[in-house]
Amino acid sequence: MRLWPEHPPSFRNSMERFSSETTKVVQYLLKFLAMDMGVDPDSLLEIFRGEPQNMRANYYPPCRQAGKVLGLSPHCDASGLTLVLQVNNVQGLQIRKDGQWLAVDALDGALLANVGDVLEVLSNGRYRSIEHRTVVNPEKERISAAVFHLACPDATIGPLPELVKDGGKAAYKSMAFEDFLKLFFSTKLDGRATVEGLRI
Ligand SMILES: O=C(O)CCC(=O)C(=O)O
Ligand SMILES: [Fe+2]
Repeated sequence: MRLWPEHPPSFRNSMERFSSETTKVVQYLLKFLAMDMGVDPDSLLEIFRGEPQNMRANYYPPCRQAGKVLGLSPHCDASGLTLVLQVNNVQGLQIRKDGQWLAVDALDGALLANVGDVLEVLSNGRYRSIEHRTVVNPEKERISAAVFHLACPDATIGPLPELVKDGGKAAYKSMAFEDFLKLFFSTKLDGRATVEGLRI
C-alpha cells in the first residue's frame, strides 16, 4: 500500500479495503470452482495463498476518433481470476466469443470475474481464459479497477494432479509460475498467444 498516493487522504484506505474484500470474493469463487471441477478446494487455494495481489486502475480519456483506436489491445490476463469494477458505469469492455467482439454491460456496482491463463491451465482447459479488449468513448471518460489474483511466486502452473489421474491427459505443459510470467510478458498483449503456446 505504500506505493499508492497519499492524496486524497482516504485513497489508500479505500484501496486497501477494496483489495482485502475482493480477496475474500476470489477465495469464495475459487472454492466453488474447485467443487465444480471435483478437486479438493485446498489444493486450488494453496496455489494462490499469500500471493501478491496486483491492482490496476485504468483511466480512458474520451477520444473523438474513438472508432480508430483501442483503450487496451486484445489480451488475456496472466491471472487465475481477475475482478473488474467498471467504476463510472461507462461501457467499454469487450470479450471475444466465437470470433466476435461482444460488449459487456457496465452494471452499477457489479464486479466482473474474468478467467485468466493460470486458471485455464490449472483446470486443464475446463475454464477458458477470456480474450478481451477495451474501446474508448467519444464523449465520456471511463475508469475501471482490476484486481489480478496471480499465483504464488514459487507455484508450479500445470493441470491439477487430481484432474489428470486415472488416465486423464494433461492438455497443457507445466512450468514454474515465474517462467510463465516471463513468457507472458515477452509475448506482450497478443490475444490468447501465451496460453495457446502452453498446449500440448
Ligand atoms: O478496463 C477494463 O474494463 C478491463 C481492464 C483490463 O482488461 C485489464 O486491466 O487487464
Ligand atoms: Fe485484462
